[in-house]
Amino acid sequence: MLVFSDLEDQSGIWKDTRDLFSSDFLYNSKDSEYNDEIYLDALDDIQDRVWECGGGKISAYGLPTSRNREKVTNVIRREKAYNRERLSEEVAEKSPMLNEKQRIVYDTIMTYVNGRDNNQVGAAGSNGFFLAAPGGTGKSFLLNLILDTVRSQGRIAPAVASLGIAATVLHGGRTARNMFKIPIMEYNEVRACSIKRNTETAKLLLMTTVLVWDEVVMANKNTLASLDCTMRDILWVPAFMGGVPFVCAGNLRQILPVIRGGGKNDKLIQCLKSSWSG
Ligand SMILES: Nc1ncnc2c1ncn2[C@@H]1O[C@H](COP(=O)(O)OP(=O)(O)OP(=O)(O)O)[C@@H](O)[C@H]1O
Repeated sequence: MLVFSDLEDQSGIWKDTRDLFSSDFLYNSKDSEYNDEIYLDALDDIQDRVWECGGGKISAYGLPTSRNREKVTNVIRREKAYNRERLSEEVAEKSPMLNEKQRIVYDTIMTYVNGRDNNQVGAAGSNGFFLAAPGGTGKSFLLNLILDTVRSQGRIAPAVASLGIAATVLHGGRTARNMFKIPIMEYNEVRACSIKRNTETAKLLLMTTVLVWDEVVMANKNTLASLDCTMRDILWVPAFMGGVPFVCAGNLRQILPVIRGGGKNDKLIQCLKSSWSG
């Protein structure tokens, strides 16, 4: 809204809503009340997002100046900023709530993730997990518990979803396109993501313990292929997603990818289920 809309009285809006904008940072901090540091964290986050969508300094839009940082979207800082104590409490509270099937999935994935050394391929079994289940059966609940568990151990677990609204349900979720700079591709085209070596995002992928993608069925299969070939390239490992444990979830009975001007066949061809091999 700051970049693309003509908002009036941005500084007034910030004053009225800054607690709402900063609530995640308060939750993840050791403080119990809002303070200037928490507001600065929120302003840094807003600044990162404004830069991501091509805007300038937020002070130019009438918001208070954020910290005087370089123009870097520091994805690693964001992924490491979780309050491990609070996450451990959350895991201790939510873990006993898993039902029998969720427990089997959680244990299988966590055993795989914990059983392999960070950033090394070699644990037995496939590193790809696909939770296919009807809506409302607790897929996101389970993904969030996996994310909280891994992050409470101080390890990195980026979480993405195919659409913005789905990303809001995931803890620390972002859209896959935004996180991995997945290019807009023609029908049946696969191009690598715009992630250069030595960038923050490339370093993040090298540090990743587990990668989570919710509502994956809504994504065109080319976007997953794009991420797959990028991960293989950046990690220099010729295995699926560069060997990084990849957990995705979706419901094949829900919304298939949208193909502009396409018919049912096109949707089925571009769906994850008729995906690539290798
Ligand atoms: N084991 C559980 N204990 C308590 N609540 C749960 C449990 N599993 C899921 N829920 C709750 O059930 C609701 C639906 O779960 P969730 O959103 O994870 O389902 P979903 O399979 O991801 O649905 P959709 O595919 O429609 O996104 C949520 O409110 C979630 O908190």
